[in-house]
Amino acid sequence: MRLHRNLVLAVIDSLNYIYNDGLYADKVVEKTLKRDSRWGARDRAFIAETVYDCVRWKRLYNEIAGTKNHFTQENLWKIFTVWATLKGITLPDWKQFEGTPVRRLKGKFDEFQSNRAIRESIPDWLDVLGEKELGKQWDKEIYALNQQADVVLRTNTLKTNSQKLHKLLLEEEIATESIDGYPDALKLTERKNVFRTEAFKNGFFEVQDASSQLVAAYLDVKPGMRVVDACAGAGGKTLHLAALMENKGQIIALDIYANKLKELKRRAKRAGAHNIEPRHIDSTKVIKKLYNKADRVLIDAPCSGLGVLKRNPDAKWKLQPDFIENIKRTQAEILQTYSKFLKVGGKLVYATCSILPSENEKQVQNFLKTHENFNLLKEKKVSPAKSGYDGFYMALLERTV
Ligand SMILES: C[S@@+](CC[C@H](N)C(=O)[O-])C[C@H]1O[C@@H](n2cnc3c(N)ncnc32)[C@H](O)[C@@H]1O
Repeated sequence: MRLHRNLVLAVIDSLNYIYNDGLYADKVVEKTLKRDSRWGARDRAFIAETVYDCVRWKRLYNEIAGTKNHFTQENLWKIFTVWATLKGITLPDWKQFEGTPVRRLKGKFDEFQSNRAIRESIPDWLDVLGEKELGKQWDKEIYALNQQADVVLRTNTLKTNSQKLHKLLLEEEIATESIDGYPDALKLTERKNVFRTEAFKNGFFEVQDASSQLVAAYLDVKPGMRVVDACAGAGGKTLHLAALMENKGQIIALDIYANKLKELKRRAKRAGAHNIEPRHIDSTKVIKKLYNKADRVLIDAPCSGLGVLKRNPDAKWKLQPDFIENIKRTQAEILQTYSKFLKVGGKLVYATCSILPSENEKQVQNFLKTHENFNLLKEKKVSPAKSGYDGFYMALLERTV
């Protein structure tokens, strides 16, 4: 691979925004890619993938480069040099690469393989927590969470089916394949920008990881039911519920952030989902009105997001132990309160995109201890290491009395 100066400069600028100003990697990459309309698909892929690599492997590269977490312009070049060296790229004779100790950098990489926190490029506290919660399995999970995520689509069955969508996308030069065990999923065989396709604009699919596609299906919804999606956000699962319910019945989509629900409305329009009613939780009245009213409740709870590090590698550096402790309290409260939405005989799914038992099965076990009128029907832990997709947890509960 030959390095092009303007593309490398775009990478260095992006890293400066992410490492030094704390901006989100996806937002920075999106903005950087708009900088030069002459860049082709390969140039854009180079910028996006290199920036994501440098975010994913920030600690490892920082240790190899000896930059001591000081991300000056000169040190950002050193980080980039580590990336290029480990990729086996021949360095051009630019002044920033003068005197690069290629063999020493490779030697340091080998040296750090015995230290998991550095090798997997995570903070020490996270490595300790992961091992405490998952034991030996943590090794495999954190390795899997450092692999690049596949791009997976969920066919919008309100408008099409996966065979038709596969053909339509091929006409737009996007090749996909189906995934065993995930009926509506199509996986891209090569990374492409799917948001520009006519198929997307027409609402024929959403981008949604395969594991995430299991959640709405777990709730056992039927057309005509009244369903509360209690933490709907921008509606990834809400739209799936609408499709499973064939647009019949009612989905009340709640969230504490009005702007997320606004985005949900936009997406629902594109998807042709007509049975969704977004309600902003701006007072306890909104909540109390729904007690004993729902056939089904989905709690896609706020969580650490440790199951989706593949697609959000900068979360490694944004997450703090305090945040995880607080979010666990919120999860317990949410489960207590929103379970009251259920009618007798109704069912509830509690789900997270975390792999930590303390956010998952332990929350459900604690809830069941104080709620004798609920039964656990089944639960599923989706391991990134075993599935190859995001980490998720889901439990199906039933209100008996
Ligand atoms: C995991 S995200 C939901 C993702 C969404 N269901 C989807 O599939 O796209 C959790 C959501 O819970 C919301 N949330 C946080 N605290 C909440 C609360 N007390 N009540 C309701 N929603 C809450 C957050 O704003 C966030 O949108």
